[in-house]
Amino acid sequence: MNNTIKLAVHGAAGRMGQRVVALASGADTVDDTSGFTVVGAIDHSSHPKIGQDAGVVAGVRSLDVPVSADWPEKAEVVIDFSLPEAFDACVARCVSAACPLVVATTGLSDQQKESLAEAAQTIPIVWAPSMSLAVNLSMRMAQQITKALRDVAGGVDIEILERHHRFKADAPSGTALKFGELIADAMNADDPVKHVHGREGHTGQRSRNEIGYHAIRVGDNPGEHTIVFGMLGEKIELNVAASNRDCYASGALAAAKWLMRGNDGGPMPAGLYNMFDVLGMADADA
Ligand SMILES: NC(=O)c1ccc[n+]([C@@H]2O[C@H](COP(=O)([O-])OP(=O)(O)OC[C@H]3O[C@@H](n4cnc5c(N)ncnc54)[C@H](O)[C@@H]3O)[C@@H](O)[C@H]2O)c1
Ligand SMILES: O=C(O)C1=N[C@H](C(=O)O)CCC1
Repeated sequence: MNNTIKLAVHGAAGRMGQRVVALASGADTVDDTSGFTVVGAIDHSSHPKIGQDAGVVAGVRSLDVPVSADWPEKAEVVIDFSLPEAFDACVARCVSAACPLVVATTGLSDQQKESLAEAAQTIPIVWAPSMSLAVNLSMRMAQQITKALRDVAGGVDIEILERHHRFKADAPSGTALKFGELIADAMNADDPVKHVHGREGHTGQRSRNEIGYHAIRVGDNPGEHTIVFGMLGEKIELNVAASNRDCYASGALAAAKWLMRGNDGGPMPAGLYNMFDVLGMADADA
């Protein structure tokens, strides 16, 4: 009996969608079984790959699943790596089909984040700007470093540098913003933390309760974040970098599996989860 998880990929012809399709079809596993069967490969109706086999588009093998603008009936879980413009319809479809959802798309508006929370009242959703294990571990480390240094004599200046490929549409990255949110919480400052995006001109001295963000777009970089903790006389730089996109694709598949099988074999109830939940780091002493 085939008890693999029936997966639909939203944004299937994109850079990330292709890697999810490839890994879900067993391209990188020793025994060719990832635990998933790709049953849907959804993309925009105007995409030039519409109608082509999703496995072939992903560079693996024929899956007998065309890239299509239509949603499959039989998907048990959906992974979304698309665009904010495509997001609303994806969430609405998953809610109406009572289908668990992994949201990896970044650059969502505040209103879209609210509708995600609302949808999570009826279906289980994992939402994270980075599905990478190394990035999520680094986020926990950044929180710990911030707590250790926040009262250091002379103060600590925290700046977030991110580098991505030239095709990336949103800036700063969703991951950089998440690092900033977690670090701001850990700063536990009396005054609200200021989030400063780049600097130019006569900016004056840096204030103590700000976090700086710098978005670099270069070549084909699949994603790199450096958190600088600058003190008087010394500094720490926490650097986490992807060598390719498979860290995100395999993380998204782990999240989809977790939604279906949970920690004890049963499906997760409705709720909004993140990669800390999936990776068992939700209760880490951050
Ligand atoms: N969370 C993570 O770990 C992570 C990692 C990498 C990328 N991302 C994010 O994932 C998103 C996609 O990244 P990418 O590099 O694959 O981008 P991409 O542009 O290569 O792919 C996006 C795909 O979505 C498709 N699309 C557009 N409109 C659509 C619609 N209405 N319905 C269905 N599909 C539609 C596009 O045609 C394209 O194929 C971005 O927001 C990126 O920031 C997140
Ligand atoms: O390639 C992208 O686009 C990526 N986006 C994510 C973000 O915005 O944080 C994660 C890394 C890759």
